[in-house]
Formats: sequence, C-alpha cells, structure tokens
Amino acid sequence: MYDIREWRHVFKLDPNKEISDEHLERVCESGTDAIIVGGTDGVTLENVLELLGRVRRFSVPCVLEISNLESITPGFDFYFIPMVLNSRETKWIIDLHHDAVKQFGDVMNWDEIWMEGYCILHKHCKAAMLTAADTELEEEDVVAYARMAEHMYHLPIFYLEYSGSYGDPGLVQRVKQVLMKTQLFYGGGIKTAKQAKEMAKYADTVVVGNIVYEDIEQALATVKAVKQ
Ligand SMILES: CC(C)=CCC/C(C)=C/CC/C(C)=C/CC/C(C)=C/CC/C(C)=C/CC/C(C)=C/CC/C(C)=C/COP(=O)(O)OP(=O)(O)O
Ligand SMILES: O=P(O)(O)OC[C@@H](O)CO
Ligand SMILES: [Mg+2]
Repeated sequence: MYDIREWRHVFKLDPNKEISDEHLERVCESGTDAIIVGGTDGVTLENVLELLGRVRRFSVPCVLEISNLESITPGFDFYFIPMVLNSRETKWIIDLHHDAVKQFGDVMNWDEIWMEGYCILHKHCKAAMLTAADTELEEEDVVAYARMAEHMYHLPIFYLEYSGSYGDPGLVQRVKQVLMKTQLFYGGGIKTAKQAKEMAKYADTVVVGNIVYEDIEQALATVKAVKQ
C-alpha cells in the first residue's frame, strides 16, 4: 500500500537495535502498512543499509525517517523528514534541513519525501533531550502547533511523539479535532493491543516501536487491534 494517507498502523524499527530474522519476518508479514526505519542515536549508514536489505526481502513499504545526514541512502520507498516544532533550537526545525537540501537538492525526488511536524511530549525520551524540546506544554500549546503544521506550514504529517511512554488519548482526540488535511501520527509507549486500539480511535496512524524488541507477541497483536 503506497498511499501513506491510508496507513493506519506502522512499525518503527531502530537500526541501532538487534532483531532476529524470525521476528523481522513476523513484523514484515504482520499486515502492518509500513516499516519506518529510524531512531535517535546510533543510526549509521552501515546499520541502516543492513536493516534496509533485510526488510527488502518482504513486500511491505519501507520508509527511512531521517535523523542525520550520514545515514541517508537511496533504496527506500519514502523518506520522512522530522522537524521538531517544539524544539528550542532552530537546528532541529530548519538548519539541518537547509544543510541537507544544499547537499542533496539536485537528487531529491520530492514525490518520495514527506515532512513530519513533530511535537515531542515525553520529557525524558532521547529525541526530546537531543532536540531540547519544550515538553512543558498545555493542551492549547499542542493544539496551536497542530494548527500551525496544517495551516501555516502545510505539513502532510503532524506527529505526536511520546516515545517510550504512553500518552494522553484525550489530547490525541483534541488534536485530531483540529486537523482536516494534515495526517495525525501518534507514537509512544504502545505495549498492548488495547492501547493501540485506543490511540487508533483518534490518530490516523499509530506507530509501534520499542515493544517489538521487548515482547514480539504483544507487538504483533497491535496490528489486528488497529485494523479491526
Ligand atoms: C541520495 C539520496 C537517496 C538522497 C535522498 C534525498 C533526501 C531524502 C534528502 C534529505 C533532505 C533533508 C531535508 C534531510 C533532513 C536532515 C536532518 C538531519 C534533519 C533533522 C531531523 C531531526 C529533527 C532529528 C532529530 C531526532 C528525531 C526527531 C528523530 C526521529 C526519530 C525518533 C523520534 C525516534 C525515537 O527515538 P527514541 O525513542 O528517542 O529512542 P529510543 O527508542 O532508542 O529510546
Ligand atoms: O518506541 P515507542 O515508545 O513505541 O514509540 C514509537 C515511536 O513514536 C518512536 O519514535
Ligand atoms: Mg525507539
């Protein structure tokens, strides 16, 4: 399924983490809509290429979520580019992007590239710490970022990121109410089918990450829960 607007469930695999061939096969054949390859730290060209090669044995769409310039490589179906809307440093909103477009502009296929407006809400996650994200936000702050993503920047994706911690379904519901065109991704702390189903009531697309490495059966159960 190559229309990202139809994706309801995706697995995010971290190139810096080990996964056996058996588990990878089960993840790729689970019925999930796509695999996102991405992580905050330890992402190298070598481990990205290794994971890409292994995922490519299956027909599931495969996305590179870019976290640094060194690990960008051809071969993915799509490239997702995060910009952290609630970062206190322009580096994570525009500067790295400027450097990258300066370097890759001539070879960029814009049809494969999707911008993600991140709002990172879990204070202690690696992505929040790296990007100096302001996580002390009121509901209305988050809603304002969502509106900016859609109406000011025309971003295709607004990503509510609670990486490592289960978020507030009420907030996801509230954000969904103000988005008409921009697709709402929710990711963070989903460990059970029940949680996946709950977030899928409000988010357009649910992202399941770390539980793949902790409890493969629970991870796989999230697919059916979201798609039912
Ligand atoms: C040759 C070729 C194929 C060219 C392709 C052209 C192309 C696609 C060029 C890219 C152009 C471009 C504009 C690139 C952007 C460059 C860049 C480095 C932007 C900054 C991205 C950014 C804000 C990164 C910060 C970290 C972040 C938000 C990462 C996202 C992933 C994430 C949140 C993972 C979760 O990690 P976490 O849970 O914290 O970690 P653990 O699970 O390990 O605890
Ligand atoms: O790893 P978890 O906590 O499931 O989060 C998924 C994803 O949103 C991380 O970027
Ligand atoms: Mg992770």
